[in-house]
Amino acid sequence: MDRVSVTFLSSSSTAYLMVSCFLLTMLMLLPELKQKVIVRSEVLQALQQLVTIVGTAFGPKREDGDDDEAACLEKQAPGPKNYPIIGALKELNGYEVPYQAFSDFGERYGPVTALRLGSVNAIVVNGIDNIKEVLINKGQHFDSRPNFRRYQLLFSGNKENSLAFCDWSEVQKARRDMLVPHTFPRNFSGRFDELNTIVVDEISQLLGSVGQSTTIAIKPLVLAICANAFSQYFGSHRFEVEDKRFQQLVRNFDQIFYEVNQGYAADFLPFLLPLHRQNLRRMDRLAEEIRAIILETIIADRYERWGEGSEPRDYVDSLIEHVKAGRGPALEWETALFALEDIIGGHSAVGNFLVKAFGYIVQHSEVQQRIQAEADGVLERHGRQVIELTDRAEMPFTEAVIMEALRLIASPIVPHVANQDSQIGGYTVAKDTLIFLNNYDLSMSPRLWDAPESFRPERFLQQGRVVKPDFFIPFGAGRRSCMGYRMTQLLSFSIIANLLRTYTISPIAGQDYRVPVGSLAMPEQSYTFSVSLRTC
Ligand code: HEM
Repeated sequence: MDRVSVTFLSSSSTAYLMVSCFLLTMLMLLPELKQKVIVRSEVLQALQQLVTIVGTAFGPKREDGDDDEAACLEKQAPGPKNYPIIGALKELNGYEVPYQAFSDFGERYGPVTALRLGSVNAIVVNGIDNIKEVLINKGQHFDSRPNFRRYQLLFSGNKENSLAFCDWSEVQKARRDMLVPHTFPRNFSGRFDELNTIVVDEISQLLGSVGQSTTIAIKPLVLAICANAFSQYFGSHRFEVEDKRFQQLVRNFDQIFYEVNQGYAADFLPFLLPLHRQNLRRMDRLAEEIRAIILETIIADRYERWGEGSEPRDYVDSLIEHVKAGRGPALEWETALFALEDIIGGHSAVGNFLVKAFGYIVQHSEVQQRIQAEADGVLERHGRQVIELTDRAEMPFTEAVIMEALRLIASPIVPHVANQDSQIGGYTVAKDTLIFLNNYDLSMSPRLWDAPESFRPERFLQQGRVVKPDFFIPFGAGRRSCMGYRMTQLLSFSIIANLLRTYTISPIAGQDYRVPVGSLAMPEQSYTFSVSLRTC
């Protein structure tokens, strides 16, 4: 028997503590447990891991007097009490959105709060100045991402395959640089015009299949528009909407998007991971199916056919060219394919966001009327039938609606991780500490916004222009900032404006249109609207 197990068995009070903690953890996690089928051998594994964790927590301490002395000189951030095994996880209990707990920490302990979540040391950062210190001023100290086992499993056993969950590296820098011309097309550039044509055509085709007065499920409609727009723009491939492979691609991406947007206690209590194994296997299968469809349709024989001196015409070409020309830093074709999947999968983010935005719009008929009036004005002035991306500047209210929906949804910034010892707000932060940046507070604090719970797009308007306060950062900031925010703004604008210039959407009696907050993801079954063709 090893030392850890002996320590565990020889101490009855430790055993008692362990059992209590285990029960407490299980109670906290009832909602998670309810959905899972527990396989006996997996429970055994979980218990073994628990024994190891308890042994580590109660085993003899390291001889580190020198380190302790140094630690006394450092300024440690205050925080809630940490219990064995669960740490301060129970502090997150009872909130609709965990980030609301982080705002309460700010009130109780100050803007920088230290706590342990299960086995993970974490810091919660409140306030725009401290958040900017992490994202911008000391961006290079905090550019890693969490090393949750779940992320490893979701990306073929290696989170470095993922654009959003990898740590910072030269490869990540190259992947970001390669994306910029594609995901941030400049106004009036060739790519901008191309995106405009693709989106407008896609909307027209899909709206053409909607009747004059009917009901529509909004999620499949907007996901299909976004998926085909992304596939054409990044990969020059349009799917027939009836194509079973297309439908599977959209469904699989959406399910994975939902999964990566969930937070699980198992991320902090790895011994619970076996409870998720079945689901993770399912995700793995969905990802494999996505890869097969993309290889068969978007890629086909493009990799083999690529010749030296060819001019890249889309993002797929840029990736192939980088790999084949052996540009530094070296990128394996396999890694490039993951980047492509991540970017094509970005359509799920836009689609899910739009479902929520339409959820707000359908509840506020006056907002819908103002968007329609703005669209009608533009079409009349330009003598056109469709809204173009260049019309954004003339439709500030519609832009403000998008901002207000982003604010209210308050989706979190992907957590960062300290890659070295550093400080935030004058407090010591050890290497490998997980950093939560509370942008929920920045979006929802009554100190920053009047009536923050209300949907009021005009709060983003000043003298007919869209004005965004500096502390409003729904897409993060700095070297790990969102690579898709311009695509989100452009597609959301085009889809909202063109759909509402054609149709009026209304709620169906008895349906629940409350919009879930704190995450971008919507469940598969979401809103159904009544739609009627506009006559003017
Ligand atoms: C409403 C839609 C979206 C929201 C609210 C959103 C928000 C965010 C946020 C908060 C981050 C983390 C920023 C940070 O850590 O500082 C992020 C990262 C990222 N987003 Fe988005 N995003 C959206 C749509 C998209 C789309 C459409 C794409 C792809 C075209 C995309 C691609 C990425 C990537 C690749 C990263 C990781 C960047 C990195 O870690 O280096 N996002 N996003």
